[in-house]
Amino acid sequence: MASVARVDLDGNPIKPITICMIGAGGFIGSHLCEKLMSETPHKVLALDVYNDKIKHLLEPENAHPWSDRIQFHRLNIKQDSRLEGLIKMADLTINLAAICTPADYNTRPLDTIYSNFIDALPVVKYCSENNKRLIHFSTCEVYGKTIGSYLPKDSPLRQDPAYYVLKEDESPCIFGSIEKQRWSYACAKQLIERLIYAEGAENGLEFTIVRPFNWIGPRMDFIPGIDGPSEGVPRVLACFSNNLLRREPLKLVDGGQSQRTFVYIKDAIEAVMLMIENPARANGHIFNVGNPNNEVTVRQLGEMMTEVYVKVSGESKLETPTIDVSSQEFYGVGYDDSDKRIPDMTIINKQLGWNPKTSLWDLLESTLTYQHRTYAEAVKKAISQASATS
Ligand SMILES: NC(=O)c1ccc[n+]([C@@H]2O[C@H](COP(=O)([O-])OP(=O)(O)OC[C@H]3O[C@@H](n4cnc5c(N)ncnc54)[C@H](O)[C@@H]3O)[C@@H](O)[C@H]2O)c1
Ligand SMILES: O=c1ccn([C@@H]2O[C@H](COP(=O)(O)OP(=O)(O)O[C@H]3OC[C@@H](O)[C@H](O)[C@H]3O)[C@@H](O)[C@H]2O)c(=O)[nH]1
Repeated sequence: MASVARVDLDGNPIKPITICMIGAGGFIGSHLCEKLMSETPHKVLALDVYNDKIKHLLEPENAHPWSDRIQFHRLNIKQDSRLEGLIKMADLTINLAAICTPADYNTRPLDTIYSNFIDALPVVKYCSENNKRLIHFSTCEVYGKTIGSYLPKDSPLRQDPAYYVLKEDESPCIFGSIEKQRWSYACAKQLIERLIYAEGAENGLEFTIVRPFNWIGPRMDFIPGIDGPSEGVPRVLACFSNNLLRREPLKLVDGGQSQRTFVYIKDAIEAVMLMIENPARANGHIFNVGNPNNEVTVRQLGEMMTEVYVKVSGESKLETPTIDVSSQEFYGVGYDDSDKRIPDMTIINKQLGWNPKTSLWDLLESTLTYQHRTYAEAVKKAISQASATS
């Protein structure tokens, strides 16, 4: 590590702190731990039920210079009396723990609501009671659908950013009806945001709320049948990666017309680092973290991933690279979708001076290179074993 004193955005030296990171073994947590270990002097108490994605940081045989700065605690925050003690030991708590795959929202709505609201409650309470700072991970899904989606299809106002750009301090949260259980996740996240905000207003909790807009990169979710359940449905990056690895057509839900903006995990982690190290600028704020320049329809995402995969794997393109499936067939009853997600970047720009850098093509190239290197052999083996036994 460089011996030059590290300073915050206001030029003040950054003091080493201890961070209690809940959900540290997941996709975002693994990247955040990596960054904190390799580039800062901070300590991490890493809490999760799994640690496969951070094993490389924990193994003593690798003799990392940071081995005394990261400690893994295998625990489920639903039922573990150690939670409060760990929060008390830290200066800052970051809560990433959640069920956050859309395939679960309408099929396991109770687990989804408990995970995103009930299980997060003690974390907020312990932070508030012990005067500890909290960075809580919410989601861009709290915006739900855009105002524009309710306008007539041919309305010119649909092109007006006032009807679709999502602003932390102005945009409403627009969800579907209760039968559309897809919104169980967004609604639970919204309520925990409101609770945290109220703890700030009434009890002085120092908090920051993060709303990630489709962060993607290596280690996101799992490849079904390889490092996750064969019948499992991960988020779109892993679904499409799985299809590409297996040489199957990519499934476009309801024709792949929904739009998303994707941001590279490494860019997004820079934003989180700024929040961690600039509390005076981050406290009391809700931040969109996304890349408004990387907007595509899901169909375009599928086409681009297909092109990039051909390039990085050297394999040919399928004759039929995509197929359409109905959302009911793919996700079951009660699915609904966000139509479009453009994050407004004013607040994060003003408070933290953060901007994303990586283009969609570049982030897909590094991510699919990783997917190919990590999974191609295992997938081939699984396919040949399956055909031998059938
Ligand atoms: N990746 C994104 O683009 C994205 C977008 C919006 C919101 N988010 C939010 O960011 C957070 C992290 O997302 P991620 O993509 O890293 O997901 P992830 O599923 O990879 O990570 C979540 C981690 O939390 C752990 N966890 C869940 N319940 C737990 C419990 N009861 N006790 C202990 N650990 C538990 C899981 O084991 C997992 O390792 C979530 O709150 C999610 O809602 C992520
Ligand atoms: O195989 C697939 C998978 C997904 N999709 C579509 O791709 C789009 C994106 O799907 P994702 O699985 O990434 O999930 P979403 O973007 O809808 O929600 C995500 O966004 C914010 C986070 O809080 C969550 O991690 C998740 O809810 C959706 O329109 C979905 O219907 C496909 O067309 N085919």
